[in-house]
Amino acid sequence: MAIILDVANLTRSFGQLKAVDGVSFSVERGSCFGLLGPNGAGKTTTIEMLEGIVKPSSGTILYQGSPINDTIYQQLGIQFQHTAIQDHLTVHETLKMFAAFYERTVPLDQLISLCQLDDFLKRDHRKLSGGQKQRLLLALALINDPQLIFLDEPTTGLDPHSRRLFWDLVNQIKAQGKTIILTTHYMDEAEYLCDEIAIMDKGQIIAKDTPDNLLKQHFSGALIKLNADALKSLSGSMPFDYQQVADKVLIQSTDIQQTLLQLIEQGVSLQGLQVKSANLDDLFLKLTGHGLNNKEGLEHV
Ligand SMILES: Nc1ncnc2c1ncn2[C@@H]1O[C@H](COP(=O)(O)OP(=O)(O)OP(=O)(O)O)[C@@H](O)[C@H]1O
Repeated sequence: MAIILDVANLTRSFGQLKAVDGVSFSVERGSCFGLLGPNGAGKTTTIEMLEGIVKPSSGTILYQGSPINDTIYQQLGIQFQHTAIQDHLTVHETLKMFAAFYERTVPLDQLISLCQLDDFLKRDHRKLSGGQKQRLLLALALINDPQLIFLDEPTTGLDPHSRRLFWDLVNQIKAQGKTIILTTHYMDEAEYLCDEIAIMDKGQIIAKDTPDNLLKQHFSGALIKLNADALKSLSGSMPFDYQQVADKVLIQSTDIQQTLLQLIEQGVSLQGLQVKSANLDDLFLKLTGHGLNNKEGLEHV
């Protein structure tokens, strides 16, 4: 498949801080590429460099084989924050105003239908629900018929139904052959939508592959989760490797029955025990020692 975006050794410093520190990746046309990481990992700074909004300190960004320039925004789809829309405008007025910024636009009727905006075209955009607002912002990002679309945490704060609706829309856009770069804090969203993901931490990419391959590379068998308190009743040392993150203990097991028997033999309480398949949340904990929201800290490995 053709590469639409090629990023090499991208770096951006703010004073002493290297917000983005030597990031390289390429994105295939027609795919959804996810950039994941905790607050402050450098995702927004990376995206803003790709959008031509922030200048890199060093590194190269090639869009369709050519370096990006100041007019790149004409070709990109950028989902802005709601605050970027002028007050008092209706949904329809907002669409018309944004259409005027571009040389080439998609017929508005098509966008209105795709993003399901028909029922509230005359409503002040500030009176929309969270899901409706995000669909309007998506329509604005698509208005110039871009091949590459940036969605920065598009479903944060939405209810489960609105998130699902938004995911369906993203898949419809992908089915048109468009490429999407998505940042999200939701691992289920990344697993559902992304063909490839890059996990960022402290300005660097620490893992990059398809969600399936990443899970296969880092986990074998099932994941057993125990309350850390359970270790208090341990007689002797744990008979296998484990990771303790905040109040949880994570054990990988290829033989669940055997592992549980060993835990019982060691006097470990199985109260609150969970057996599950590893997901991207678990991967993130394993790689960084902290959760995506930074609330969980690694205590012991
Ligand atoms: N204009 C700026 N001036 C100084 N520091 C900045 C600036 N922009 C970002 N930073 C710093 O760079 C680091 C990376 O920030 P960035 O917003 O890219 O992270 P992020 O992964 O997008 O986080 P979040 O998930 O919270 O949006 C942070 O420490 C941030 O405080």
